Amino acid sequence: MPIIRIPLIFSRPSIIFSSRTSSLRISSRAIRCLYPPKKNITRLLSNSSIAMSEYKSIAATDFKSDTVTTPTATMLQAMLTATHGDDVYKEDKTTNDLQARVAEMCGKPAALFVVSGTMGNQICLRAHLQQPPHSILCDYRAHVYTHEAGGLATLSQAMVTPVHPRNKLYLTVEDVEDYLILGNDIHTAPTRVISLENTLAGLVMPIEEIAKISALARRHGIKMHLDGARLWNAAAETGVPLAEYGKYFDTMSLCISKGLGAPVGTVIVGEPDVIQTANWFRKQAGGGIRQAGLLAAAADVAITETFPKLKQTHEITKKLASELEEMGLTFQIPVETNFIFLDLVKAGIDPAVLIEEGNKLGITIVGARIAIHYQISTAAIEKLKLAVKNALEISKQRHASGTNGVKKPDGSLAYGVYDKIVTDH
Ligand SMILES: Cc1ncc(COP(=O)(O)O)c(C=O)c1O
Ligand SMILES: C[C@@H](O)[C@H](N)C(=O)O
Repeated sequence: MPIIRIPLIFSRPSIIFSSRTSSLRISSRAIRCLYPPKKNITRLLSNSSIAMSEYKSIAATDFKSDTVTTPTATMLQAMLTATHGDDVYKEDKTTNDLQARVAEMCGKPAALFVVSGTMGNQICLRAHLQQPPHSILCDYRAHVYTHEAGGLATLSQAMVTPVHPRNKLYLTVEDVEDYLILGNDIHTAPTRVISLENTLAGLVMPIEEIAKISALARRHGIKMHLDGARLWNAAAETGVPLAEYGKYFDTMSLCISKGLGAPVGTVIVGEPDVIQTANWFRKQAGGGIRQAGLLAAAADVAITETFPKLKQTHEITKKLASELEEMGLTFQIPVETNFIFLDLVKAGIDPAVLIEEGNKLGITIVGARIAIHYQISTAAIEKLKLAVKNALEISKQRHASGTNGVKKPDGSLAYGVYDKIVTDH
């Protein structure tokens, strides 16, 4: 297996990367020319090596979210050879190349690399809006509405129309049509953007429904935005290309820092004018990035390396779900990609017990939502099943003695914040 030797400043190799042992050695000589020789830094880094395997183990046992995935050795290696242009002036080749790649994948003419999915969504939505009063229609569980710190109210001064899908899974064109605010009645805040999310809580939104909603929006001159934090998962699961989804949206925001495993980053895509406006709001929010190439390089590797692995992640998730079903568990919503939402109420499991049983086994569970990602180890999955088994046992014993969980006035069991609403977050 090759050992990559990178001369940093001198002709002698200063940074040595071994893909055989997945380790990175930075010679103290190289460090000394980069950092003032401080006793603790030199000692610490004199023979520094980042043992990627230990570092990777952090994510291997963490079912909290797919946002916990950690950079791989190849991502770190790519960062070492990224260009160092100033992205505020659009001078960074690595960043520009990543943007062009994702724009082309999505069938859009322009793209912008941003530091988070929240920023991607909020600046896209703001860029579509002009003068209030205006509103955004979305699913009541949408991340842009439930988990982006009220950005629609502050950045966009927008009202939100949160819609409950009749099928309890995804919005249909009938759901949307019933709640669109049209016309210029001075009592209202007309709908200016329909914001969809795919996947949402791991559920895939059928492209046929997206097409109908898009046609409805276009008939009324309403913009379409997609929170595509996990559009990669939807594409991997359905085989529908990203560019096919792109036909139905004015903007899309795709996270590379979730299931794909990049350390940082989201790419938004759309027409040049709206991306330019979004770039303006990115700068206004302090999101202009100087040497973005370091992050873009890792993101580029993540797309190449991990996008092809997502389907396997979904198969692992569905296998786990069927094994949990055999144990008597049921789910709040179907398991379609990389999330399992346990119905703890039906199982009579107090989430605090499940979390505790996970901790005892050295895995991180945060409640009813179980997130699977490509860095989860098979050992951790076995431990998860054991934690659920133990929690079931304990909860049955507690039920028998009438001490299980905190009862609500209606006698049902109280649950933690992670179980209150079914969300993708
Ligand atoms: C569907 C969805 N959209 C957007 C985001 C926001 O991404 P970030 O956490 O990078 O701001 C998340 C969560 O990470 C998410 O689950
Ligand atoms: C916490 C939330 O913002 C994130 N989307 C998650 O899935 O974990």
